[in-house]
Amino acid sequence: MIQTVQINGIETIVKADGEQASHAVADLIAAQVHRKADSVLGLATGGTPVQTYRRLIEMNRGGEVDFSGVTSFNLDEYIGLGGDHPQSFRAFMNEQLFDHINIDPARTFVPDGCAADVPAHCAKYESMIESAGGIDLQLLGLGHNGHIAFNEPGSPRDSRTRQVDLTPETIEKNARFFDSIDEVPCHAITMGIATILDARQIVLLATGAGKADAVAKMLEGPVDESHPASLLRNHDHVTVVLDQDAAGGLRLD
Ligand SMILES: N[C@@H]1[C@@H](O)[C@H](O)[C@@H](COP(=O)(O)O)O[C@@H]1O
Repeated sequence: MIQTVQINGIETIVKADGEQASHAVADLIAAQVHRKADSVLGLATGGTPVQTYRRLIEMNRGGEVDFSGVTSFNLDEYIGLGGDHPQSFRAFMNEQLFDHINIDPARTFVPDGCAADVPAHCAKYESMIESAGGIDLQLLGLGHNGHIAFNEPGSPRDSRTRQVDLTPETIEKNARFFDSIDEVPCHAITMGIATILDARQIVLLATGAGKADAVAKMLEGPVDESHPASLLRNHDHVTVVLDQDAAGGLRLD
């Protein structure tokens, strides 16, 4: 089953496995940068995008894509973790992507989890995105409970970059990146739903059977704040890229 289908207005690409899905997403990002050398990319952390980043590194080394003109904004960061903390999303991005491609580090932005004045920092992050011209392509993963970035169930559709509490489920899922669950911060700074929906194009990648239920609710369930990813159906240029396992809960009728 390898196909592209429209589900409730969302272009959904189903690939045979996670590697092919990840490469398809890398191709979409590279195509954006080819179209516009000074693209503004919105980037995501988590396990899901790692293979996509690996592929982009290969493409950059092979001369297939040039990031020298690109600006990037990451979705989120844990409150209390500075960029030098190994489990911070800034450290993740440096290790998984930025240190290996020809992007200008000064034009890679991640919220500062140690900002002294969090509301002021969040407002500034929003205005920096706007000053950069807005996000051309936003990459997203998908939480098991339907969260996007750290917009947990119940996040308002008009939310902007702000401090949020993480659910016990999200803390437990993300504990695998830490030595123990007690080290996982309970709060984060995240772009809001409205910030994400402002992007001109959105590409969501989900892989593995563990995401099948969240994918089915996103694409075929009600559009509702209780499943934040379903709110993407209010956007007119979203591409969802899945492997067969993540597509396993779709009716595809
Ligand atoms: N804030 C991140 C999200 O941006 C990510 O999409 C999601 C899924 O993570 P994973 O890709 O590891 O399944 O969880 C995290 O909490």
